[in-house]
Amino acid sequence: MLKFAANLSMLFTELPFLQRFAAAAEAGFRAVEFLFPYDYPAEEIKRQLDAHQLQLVLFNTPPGDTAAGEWGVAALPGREAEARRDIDQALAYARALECPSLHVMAGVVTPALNAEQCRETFLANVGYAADRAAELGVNIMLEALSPQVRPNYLFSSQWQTLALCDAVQRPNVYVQLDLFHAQLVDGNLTNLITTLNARIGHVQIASVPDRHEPDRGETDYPWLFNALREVNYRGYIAAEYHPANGTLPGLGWVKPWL
Ligand SMILES: O=C(O)[C@@H](O)C(=O)CO
Ligand SMILES: [Mg+2]
Repeated sequence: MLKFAANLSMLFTELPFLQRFAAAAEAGFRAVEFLFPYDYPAEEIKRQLDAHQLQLVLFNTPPGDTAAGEWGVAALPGREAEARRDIDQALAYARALECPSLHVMAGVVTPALNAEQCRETFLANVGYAADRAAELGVNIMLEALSPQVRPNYLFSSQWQTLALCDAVQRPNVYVQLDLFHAQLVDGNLTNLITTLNARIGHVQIASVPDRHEPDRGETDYPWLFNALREVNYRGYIAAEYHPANGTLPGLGWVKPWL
């Protein structure tokens, strides 16, 4: 049975963040994810999860200075101490929120940076994260981001994600397969699912190219859900899209799965 989660950074944004948990549960979701919890004490988020019997399944390490165009610091040479403080902080939240997976964000490689050095820095920081996370039973996710959404992010292809997972040599580091980015960059999604298979730790979905509900656009999600079922995928599939006309009217696609 496939399991679905609502991304509360993109869905239910009609409501303030802490009210989105109730709305997701009311809509039938039993699991949620979001980008960042850091504006709120962990206890406040935990209260929402418990009150609405929701499982938190994923969130991200802090993004760095977003106003300056940063999107993660784990791949930025010279920022190792900050990256590791961020990882420690994220893992403290993961523990408090009983969240099984943490996405370690790499960062944008500006022209002033050396890409190979960024990759090495990322691998070292992911190794650090994986070792700390293993003590808590948490898995680390690495996510390729398409240049259309995040230009010059350290990696954009699922094959680069797989190579990074291989290179870090830790059993608790997985591919976070966002099928929206994957279609934009790699295509051939059925092959990606069957080849990556056991290396897939988390899946996210949205229509392509508009990043709306996964019931439109160029990707056939019922087909891909079936492909995930056939490889015995046991993780979550998170709805990470911008609703085209409000969250609730667009949830028809997920109703049969909740
Ligand atoms: O696809 C995305 O944008 C997100 O999953 C994310 O974590 C960071 O950009
Ligand atoms: Mg994503």
